Amino acid sequence: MSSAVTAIDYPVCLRLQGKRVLLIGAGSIAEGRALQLLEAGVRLRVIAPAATDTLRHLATEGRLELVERAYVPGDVAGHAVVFVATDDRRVSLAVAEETRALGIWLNAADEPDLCDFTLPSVGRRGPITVAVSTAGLAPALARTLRRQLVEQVSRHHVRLARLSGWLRERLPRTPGRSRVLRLLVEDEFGGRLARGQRRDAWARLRTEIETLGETR
Ligand SMILES: C[C@@]1(CC(=O)O)c2cc3[nH]c(cc4nc(cc5[nH]c(cc(n2)[C@H]1CCC(=O)O)[C@@](C)(CC(=O)O)[C@@H]5CCC(=O)O)C(CC(=O)O)=C4CCC(=O)O)c(CCC(=O)O)c3CC(=O)O
Ligand SMILES: NC(=O)C1=CN([C@@H]2O[C@H](COP(=O)(O)OP(=O)(O)OC[C@H]3O[C@@H](n4cnc5c(N)ncnc54)[C@H](O)[C@@H]3O)[C@@H](O)[C@H]2O)C=CC1
Repeated sequence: MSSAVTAIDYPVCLRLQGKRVLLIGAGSIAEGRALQLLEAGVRLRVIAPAATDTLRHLATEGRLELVERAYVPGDVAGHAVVFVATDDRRVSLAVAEETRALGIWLNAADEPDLCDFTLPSVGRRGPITVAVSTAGLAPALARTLRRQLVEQVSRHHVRLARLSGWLRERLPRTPGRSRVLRLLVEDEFGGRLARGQRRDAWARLRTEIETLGETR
């Protein structure tokens, strides 16, 4: 494929909780998609003539709706986003025609050129997400890099993230707020805490917070 592409991909973190999501295909790739989508709290409908045992099981548990037949035009309507992962390229082409007509976003596992968005390799540590994309060039490399990067995220980082979230809900929105929150994750506090200098770290943070006035 010639590289007529000039634009780069724009990364986002979608909040899909409660949204209607359609997944066409129910094989091994679709199963991986479904598990991640359920973790994100979507209302999932899966359409395919044959499904993996896991997907069937999830359907009997009521975690998703399984429609056991081939895709037909009209299936896409009413969904926020659509994923297609079948072993038949023609299905992806037909689904893409429909999503485009309706302005609904599509991920096609077999056809990067049809994708409105692609999926990065994802690793998580608590609230922290590491995602690596290679712009469709090397998904296996994305996975290798993601594994390496997620190793860099320690329990200390997870604690800092949670503490930051807690403070952000409570600190007044004064000009010094950002300074305190930056200090929290930088060496002044975060570094001391990581080195076991708890007392020092907290004293430093408390002094900074006091300069902000009363917290809520
Ligand atoms: C464009 C994209 C569209 C999309 O799916 O969104 C796409 C497309 C395709 N992947 C293919 C193959 C493989 N995909 C993987 C693995 C992953 N693929 C994922 C994403 C993406 N794959 C998007 C771009 C991501 C990016 O930019 O980096 C990951 C990261 C995320 C996920 O899927 O959740 C997940 C790793 C998850 C993890 O474990 O961390 C492996 C490795 C393996 O399986 O061991 C192989 C075999 C090696 C190889 O072929 O390179 C094929 C050919 C299929 C065929 O030949 O039949 C196509 C179609 C094509 O390129 O034409
Ligand atoms: N993006 C990625 O990371 C990767 C993508 N792929 C691609 O993903 C696709 C799916 O792979 P697998 O899950 O391994 O295939 P699979 O053979 O396990 O499953 C195919 C599924 O598609 C369903 N299907 C077939 N025709 C259909 C139709 N007309 N309507 C609805 N559902 C239909 C089947 O019933 C089955 O559930 C392949 O095209 C493969 O090239 C493969 C590896 C990685």
